[in-house]
Amino acid sequence: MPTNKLIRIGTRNSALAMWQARHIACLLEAAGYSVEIIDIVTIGDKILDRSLSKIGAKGVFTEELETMLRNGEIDIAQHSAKDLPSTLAADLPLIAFTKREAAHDVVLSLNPDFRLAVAGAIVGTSSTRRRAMLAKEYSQHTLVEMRGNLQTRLEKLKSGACDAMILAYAGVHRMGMESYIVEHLPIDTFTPAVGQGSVAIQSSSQLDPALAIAIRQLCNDEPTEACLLAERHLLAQLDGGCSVPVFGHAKQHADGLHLQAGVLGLQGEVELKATGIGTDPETLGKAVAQDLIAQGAQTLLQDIRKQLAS
Ligand SMILES: NCc1[nH]cc(CCC(=O)O)c1CC(=O)O
Repeated sequence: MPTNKLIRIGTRNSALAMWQARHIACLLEAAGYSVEIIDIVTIGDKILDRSLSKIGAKGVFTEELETMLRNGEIDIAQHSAKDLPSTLAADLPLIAFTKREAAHDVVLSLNPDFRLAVAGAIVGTSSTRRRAMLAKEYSQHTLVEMRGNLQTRLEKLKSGACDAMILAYAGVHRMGMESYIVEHLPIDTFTPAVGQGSVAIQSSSQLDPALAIAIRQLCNDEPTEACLLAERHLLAQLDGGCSVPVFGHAKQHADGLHLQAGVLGLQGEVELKATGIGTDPETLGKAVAQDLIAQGAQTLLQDIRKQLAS
């Protein structure tokens, strides 16, 4: 039963984040709640001249919102699930994951005939995962850094900074940029980052528990949640994050959750892969992580972190 209480949603202020915050607001307003969106510029949005892996610290997009959640300045925060660190403070739990958008990556170009499989070109990407996958699958390309919000990146593409760039379909779709998509990359070879395509809602420590339950009922998608929990347990077990080339994607099938995951060397020179099927997300995520660890994932990730830091 909606109370008259206003729900304050904290968010980054990029166009994508604002779209996501409005999406959550719509879900809540449809049930009769009043909603206020409070937007902030995070460190991750301010530092655009360095790649995320160099900024280093986990949670460059989430820390300030967490402080606001703790101070009770906002009731909930919305985050791209992909941008969240694998472990969060216990007093600020995730209470919902929205229904996942198609989770795959896409290639954008002004040239409709551009394909990754053809001759070498300049390809823009900012993620270590995408760089490593490109180096492994399509080593003919020259890779350039592409930071900034999706609009900035599209402007860079238009100004000729690269011939093509790789982004998550989810963000491209939400921003209405589909007309620039020239290729949809398969999940099996270009496996997305953990959490890609879903929006997570993090709760203030001061949120009324009854309201938290109501928000969860309105916004959470259970199949998505099971997948995201499996992926996030995998990442936590590997001590990964969005700045290392770890991939993980779960999907609900008739016989249970299927999880495929792996770790790549920065230049795609090594690839560790593992898959698993299960019903309990935590058990599945940890089992697939253990398989990767048995193959040497922790040593590989330690090397990667050293290389990224230097
Ligand atoms: N790190 C930036 C980021 N965080 C979430 C998305 C896309 C939306 C989503 O995955 O839900 C993007 C852009 C991208 O990787 O292309």
